[in-house]
Amino acid sequence: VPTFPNAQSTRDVDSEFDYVIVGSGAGGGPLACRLAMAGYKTLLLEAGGDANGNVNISVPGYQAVVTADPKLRWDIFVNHYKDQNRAKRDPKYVYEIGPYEYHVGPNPPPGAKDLGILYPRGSMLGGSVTHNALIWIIPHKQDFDTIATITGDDSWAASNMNQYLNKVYQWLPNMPTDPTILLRDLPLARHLVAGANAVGIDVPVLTPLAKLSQLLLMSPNSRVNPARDATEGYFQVPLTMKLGERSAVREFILKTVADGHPLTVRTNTFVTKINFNTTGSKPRATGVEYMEGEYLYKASPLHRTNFGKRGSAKAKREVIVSAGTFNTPQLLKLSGIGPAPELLRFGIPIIKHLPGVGTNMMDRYEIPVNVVHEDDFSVLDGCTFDLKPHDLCLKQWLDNPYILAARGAYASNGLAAMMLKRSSFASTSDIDLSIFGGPLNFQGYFPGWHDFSVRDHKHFSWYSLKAHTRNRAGTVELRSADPLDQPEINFNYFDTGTTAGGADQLDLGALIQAIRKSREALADYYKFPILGGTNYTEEKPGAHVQSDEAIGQFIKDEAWGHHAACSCPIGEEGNPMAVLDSEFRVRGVDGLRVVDASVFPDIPGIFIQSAIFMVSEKAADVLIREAKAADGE
Ligand SMILES: Cc1cc2nc3c(=O)[nH]c(=O)nc-3n(C[C@H](O)[C@H](O)[C@H](O)COP(=O)(O)OP(=O)(O)OC[C@H]3O[C@@H](n4cnc5c(N)ncnc54)[C@H](O)[C@@H]3O)c2cc1C
Repeated sequence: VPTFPNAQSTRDVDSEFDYVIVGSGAGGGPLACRLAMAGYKTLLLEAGGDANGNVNISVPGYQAVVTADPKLRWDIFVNHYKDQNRAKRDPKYVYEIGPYEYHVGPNPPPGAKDLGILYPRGSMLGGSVTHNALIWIIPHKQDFDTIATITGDDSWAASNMNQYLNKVYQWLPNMPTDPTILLRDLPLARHLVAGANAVGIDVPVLTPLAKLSQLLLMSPNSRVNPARDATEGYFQVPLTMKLGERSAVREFILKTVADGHPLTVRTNTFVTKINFNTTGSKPRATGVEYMEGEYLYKASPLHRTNFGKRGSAKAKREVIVSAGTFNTPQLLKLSGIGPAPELLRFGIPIIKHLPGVGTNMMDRYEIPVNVVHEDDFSVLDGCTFDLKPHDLCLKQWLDNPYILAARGAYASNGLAAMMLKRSSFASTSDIDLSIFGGPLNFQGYFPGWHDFSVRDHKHFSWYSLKAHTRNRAGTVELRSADPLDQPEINFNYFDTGTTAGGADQLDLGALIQAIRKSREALADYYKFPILGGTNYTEEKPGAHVQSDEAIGQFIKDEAWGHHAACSCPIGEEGNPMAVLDSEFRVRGVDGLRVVDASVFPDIPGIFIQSAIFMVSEKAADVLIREAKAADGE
């Protein structure tokens, strides 16, 4: 595991920087690196630790295990529906039965407290990127063209944003699972072949593997196919890894520090407030206040104390908040920027009434079809997913650092191939469904999901992800003025959210089609008996769930998300709900920007990290250009 060079020694440095960035994830990490590489003294403050020496972050096969690591995770609980009786229809609904002790599902013990649905977040160097599922799919052109149209700022046009993808590729490796790892398990290959067949690819019944090998070479990230965004088909799943080891934002930060650029990283540092100078005509952000200490945020299962060592840092040029979709609006509000009535309710002095902070939140919906076989998938033989000496797959992964194919199952996140589809409910000609499959029993997030999903090796699932969702009714509101409390997060799913123009029904309709397509792929498994393997039984939604109405109810009850975005949206001049201008500036104040998943007016693409990385690169460009102009360069 790459290690952070002497994190402690960076602490005793002077406290004035050109830029102070809060949060080292997809938004803050690359930006901090680029500013430092351009010679600006940059301070990156990260609430989580550096994850030094923690193998969980590096092994792609541990993508579920790492989200459960108490040192790295924040347990955020959200409402899919405000009505708790409705929310409790989801078997993943969580109750608190003691400090950081949970009951999942119906029949909680007496005295159990309602919590909601677990929404995993990573708190560590590299943010949620260091514990995500590694899937790397580049955005659709519409994601950026829309921002250009809304704001009139042509620099957001997809044709211009392309340069930022080039910059991301300077530090971000990506590669798919080595096909030979998958093809060794013929019943698994049989499911993957069936997926291709279900999207209309002609797979020869007697020689399916040759065709599958070809298909697994197809990248969904073509930059030469002009119709790529609308291209349906069957593709490999590219992962943010290098030779089977996770490598992304954290590694970029480590390299930038190691190369001697003026980047100071303070981990275990939780920012509690942005400071402003209010003597001028416009408030100006001057720096931040923070507390130093491990696990200070109460969402950390290792939280024990509310008292960290207090400190502050000054920004000569700007403060940039990159704390993520939930924490960025929380920090803005705690610092006096947000809807005035909400701030007044908590006695927070108002710096700027900005009603859009913590509104407009969007997410994707994800839903599985899970089946169970009579036998194990052999690709997982010896994999115990628990970091113990008996985990033979970990041993294989550790013993073969230089040959991807030899690293075995853990050199994959387990999700080997994806169908890309355009549902008949899509709002544009772009595809709006990604359906990916693997030998897992993942049914969404709840405490213990990491263990549940790999407890046996007999399950296979297709997961459908709805891209370009229409619901923008999510909110992030303060629960208290205590910066260590998690905010109140309501997604307001389906009919309780955006319904104009039948938006909720259109999204639901697309997901019903996705479930039917997944079932078609599962049925096609039986067309390829030549590959061996046993019969399966559908567990979720279950064979009895057949009508559109029944499938729709299953989706409304059990869908989940993990790409929350858009809670501090960029918007046009004159739009009172716009939080940012097209150059990431928080409207109505100076010296303060937001750069993370919360900036999007509409949720981008299919998988979100690529769009955030590009935005981070763009923000660096904007800031460096402005700084040079200000310095007369
Ligand atoms: C389980 C999971 C799997 C995912 N899989 C994929 C995938 O396969 N592909 C994909 O494209 N996307 C995936 N995502 C989504 C993607 O990783 C996130 O959307 C992305 O990381 C968000 O970037 P961000 O910069 O907004 O926030 P984050 O990456 O979450 O970073 C925010 C950082 O800010 C820090 N922070 C917060 N508040 C403070 C504070 N007050 N002071 C100091 N620091 C603070 C946090 O500790 C955190 O490190 C996944 C997400 C999850 C949770």
